[in-house]
Amino acid sequence: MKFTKMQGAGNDYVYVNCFKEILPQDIPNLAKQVSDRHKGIGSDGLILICPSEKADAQMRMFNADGSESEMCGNGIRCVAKYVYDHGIVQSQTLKIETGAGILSLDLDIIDQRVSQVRVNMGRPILNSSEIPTLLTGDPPVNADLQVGDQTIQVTCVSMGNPHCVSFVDEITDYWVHEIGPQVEVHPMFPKRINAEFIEIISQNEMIMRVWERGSGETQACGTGACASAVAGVLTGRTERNVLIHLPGGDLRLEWSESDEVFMTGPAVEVYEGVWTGPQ
Ligand SMILES: N[C@H](CCC[C@H](N)C(=O)O)C(=O)O
Repeated sequence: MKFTKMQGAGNDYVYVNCFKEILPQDIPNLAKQVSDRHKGIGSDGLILICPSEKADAQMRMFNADGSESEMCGNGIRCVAKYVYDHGIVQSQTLKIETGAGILSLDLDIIDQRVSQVRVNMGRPILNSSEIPTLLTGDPPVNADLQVGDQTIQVTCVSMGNPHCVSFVDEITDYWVHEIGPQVEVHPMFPKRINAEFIEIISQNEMIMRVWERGSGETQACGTGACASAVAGVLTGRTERNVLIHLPGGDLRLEWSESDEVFMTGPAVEVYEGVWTGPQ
């Protein structure tokens, strides 16, 4: 099976062109195998680029643990880059079908290759039952969450996939590696959840690290950045336009007055290869 390794702000996935490749039946197991950074290709997960009857292409995204997610922000930018650079679609504006609906993207082209992508990520989902969370509030804003012997304050938002945002004075490994895994599987989140930790620099700038549902700490999380931008506004900490610094790079976010979230960031092709199966 041919694949392409791509990354957006360091959030790296194995991409398979399902316009051409035939996949094995058990895709969750394939995602686990290819994601293994010692016995596989090594990635945060697997992303399938498929034909669509409703859009230019369809994206299906699987985390490193094999679980399928509704949406992937860094992933959709790379899908757009792939379909343009590989001649599947020649337009600089694309529509991609996802588990969060059909999203529109604008491509920046340099030397006939996509460099940056601006995604209309759609409206944030703020109804607690749709996030989903058992915490009160539509959405929960600065809500108390009991994590072990700690009570932390969280703001929950969905971008089609669920996010739990905590604003902290300093983002340490304690937050990301101790608190993050407990938040991911907390009973207040029936579908598990991605856990973002934010340090505010100004009303227009944040630092973020993330413990992702199904993949652990990643270098960046596009939907998490969107959720954090929304949470910043909901908690009165930031304005609607923010620059977010993640370990793997920067993303520009805007939650517009028309209630749509726009994310701009990089998309990079690293290499192509052939997967011959688990060794
Ligand atoms: N782990 C996420 C999916 C990947 C999201 C992230 N990598 C992004 O760029 O949005 C979830 O299970 O909801």
